[in-house]
Amino acid sequence: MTNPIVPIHVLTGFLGSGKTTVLLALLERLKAEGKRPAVIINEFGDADVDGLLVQDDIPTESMLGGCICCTIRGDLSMTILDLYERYNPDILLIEATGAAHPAEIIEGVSDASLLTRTELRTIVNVIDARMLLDTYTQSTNREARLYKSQIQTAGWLLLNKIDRVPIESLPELEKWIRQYNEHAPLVATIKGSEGLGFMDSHTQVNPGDIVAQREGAADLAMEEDGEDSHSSLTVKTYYLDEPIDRQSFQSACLSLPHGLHRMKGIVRFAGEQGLHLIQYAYRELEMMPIQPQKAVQEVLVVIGESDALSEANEAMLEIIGF
Ligand SMILES: Nc1nc2c(ncn2[C@@H]2O[C@H](COP(=O)(O)OP(=O)(O)OP(=O)(O)O)[C@@H](O)[C@H]2O)c(=O)[nH]1
Repeated sequence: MTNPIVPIHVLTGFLGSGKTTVLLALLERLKAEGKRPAVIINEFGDADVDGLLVQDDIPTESMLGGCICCTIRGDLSMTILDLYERYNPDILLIEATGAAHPAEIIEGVSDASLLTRTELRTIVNVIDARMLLDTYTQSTNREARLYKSQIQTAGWLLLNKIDRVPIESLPELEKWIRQYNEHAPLVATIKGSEGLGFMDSHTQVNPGDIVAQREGAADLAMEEDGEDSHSSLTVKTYYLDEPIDRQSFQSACLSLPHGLHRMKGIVRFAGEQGLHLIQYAYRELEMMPIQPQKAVQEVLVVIGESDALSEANEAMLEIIGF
């Protein structure tokens, strides 16, 4: 008997927009339905922070240190095949990095070696409503070009973090999004609590559309300065040997440069028990106690424009005690 074709759903969205949060909500739902999902998480940095949040009984592959849309694209189809053969999942969820161009990922997912085994069902784009509200008028900046191309390629749009914007701004945001994607269902949500209905979709992504989308996305990504919209993003990883001071960390986070888009990691605070998960996304800091089931390296990963990372480096070194 041949195995049924495994549907693939890809989560895209700018750095910190809420992809992992939506992924975890999806996994809860799938678990409740008795499904056997497998997960691929692609991290721009070389520390596996998101992978730690996925429950141990879910087969998860973390692809670190590059973007599956470019530097490690060739590895994607092999990783999918490996998960397919080892775990026989009935659904596969892929979380792209926040800097990924979805059209390039589609190519990896549609590799000939996967044709009889998997089927790309949905590209879901998670949009940070707060960030969009603050930046949608600056349509020429690089980040805006990247998230326009992500919106354009999506088959399902989640306008996330609506708790962070005034309710009356939603129609204006939706109107802006509709300029780039008229047809995909658009659902406003908080922490991915709504709008997971794409899981029930039975429509396969049409490879013919991909080419057109890819050209459109490339135009947006390369327009004006001729530079790829994520070529300026840099990642830096700080490995921590000692606990850090909570107060100085919090106050340093308040004055991080604007171009530092994302920080995440696992730290131990001086004088306190246990570990904390650090999430800094679009100027909002979250620190959550965690109890990982395996040994973890204490680490802080920062992602942003290279000049912002250089600017923040001194503050970061001070925090970690160098
Ligand atoms: N206020 C608010 N915060 C949210 C919401 N969804 C996610 N967050 C927070 O936003 C931060 C980033 O969320 P993630 O789910 O890790 O974002 P991501 O897109 O996976 O991040 P990267 O993989 O680094 O690009 C975390 O602190 C989340 O708790 C939301 O709807 N409202």
